[in-house]
Amino acid sequence: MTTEKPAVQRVLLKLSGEALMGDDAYGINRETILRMANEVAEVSKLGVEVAVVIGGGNIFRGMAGGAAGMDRATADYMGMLATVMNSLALADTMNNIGLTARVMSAISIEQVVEPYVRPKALQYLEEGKVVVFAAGTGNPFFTTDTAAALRGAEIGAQLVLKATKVDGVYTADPKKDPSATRYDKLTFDEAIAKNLGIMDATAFALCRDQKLPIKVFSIFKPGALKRVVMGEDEGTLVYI
Ligand SMILES: Nc1ncnc2c1ncn2[C@@H]1O[C@H](COP(=O)(O)OP(=O)(O)OP(=O)(O)O)[C@@H](O)[C@H]1O
Ligand SMILES: O=c1ccn([C@@H]2O[C@H](COP(=O)(O)O)[C@@H](O)[C@H]2O)c(=O)[nH]1
Repeated sequence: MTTEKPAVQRVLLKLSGEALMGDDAYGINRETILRMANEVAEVSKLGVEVAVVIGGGNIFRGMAGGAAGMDRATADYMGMLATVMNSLALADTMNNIGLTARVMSAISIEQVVEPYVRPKALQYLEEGKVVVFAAGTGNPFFTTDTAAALRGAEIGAQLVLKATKVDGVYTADPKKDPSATRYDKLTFDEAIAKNLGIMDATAFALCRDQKLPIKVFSIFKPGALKRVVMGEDEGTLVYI
């Protein structure tokens, strides 16, 4: 019999869209998405209620479309649709491995997925289903990090978990500055004042105002998600 007891009861997990590519040039790598689904299953089986927001960087990023001469809002809607595709793929993979996952979209595409309705999302979570929030906030000029902060606050999550390509928050982008060092923890005010690019300032500010802490950790490290929900030392905590 296991005596393991999670440190949190309900979490909002933000999964990197870009990481979904695995070693491929773009799109969804089968092995990678299966590994992500299995990690979620592991914590769901511990009784933790899990809601997920997945990015769209493996398919489309609005900034890039904007930079290439597209109307920014149009490019952002394309980015939101990319997150719908990733959400459908993730939920399908989860359902295949025995979880029950539901996708809810912030933009209306009812033939494809049900719309986001907060009480329904809460009901699913209470029933032990994994809820995947698709299409970000439903508004251009935002990101899925902000969607994670927003939905996390709405569902009363105790923690936002940002599973990303680096193992925490650094003094500078570690992919560009090899001398950057990792924080064990830092406050929202520090993260915003130092303009640390791991998340956008809107997401940080929303979490700060709602007193919703964020854990940043590596999506590539096996077992890291479970370690975080068990309250073990992993990644970086951003707190008020
Ligand atoms: N101070 C910093 N500490 C850590 N990473 C940073 C920092 N500044 C910038 N980064 C970069 O931010 C990236 C993660 O943020 P980003 O939102 O782009 O990715 P993601 O959330 O993993 O992807 P997606 O948007 O596709 O979901 C890291 O891969 C890292 O290179
Ligand atoms: O609320 C939102 C969320 C996302 N977008 C657009 O989608 C892409 C992909 O999301 P990432 O967070 O970068 O993975 C993003 O670049 C935006 O173009 C949005 O407009 N609104």
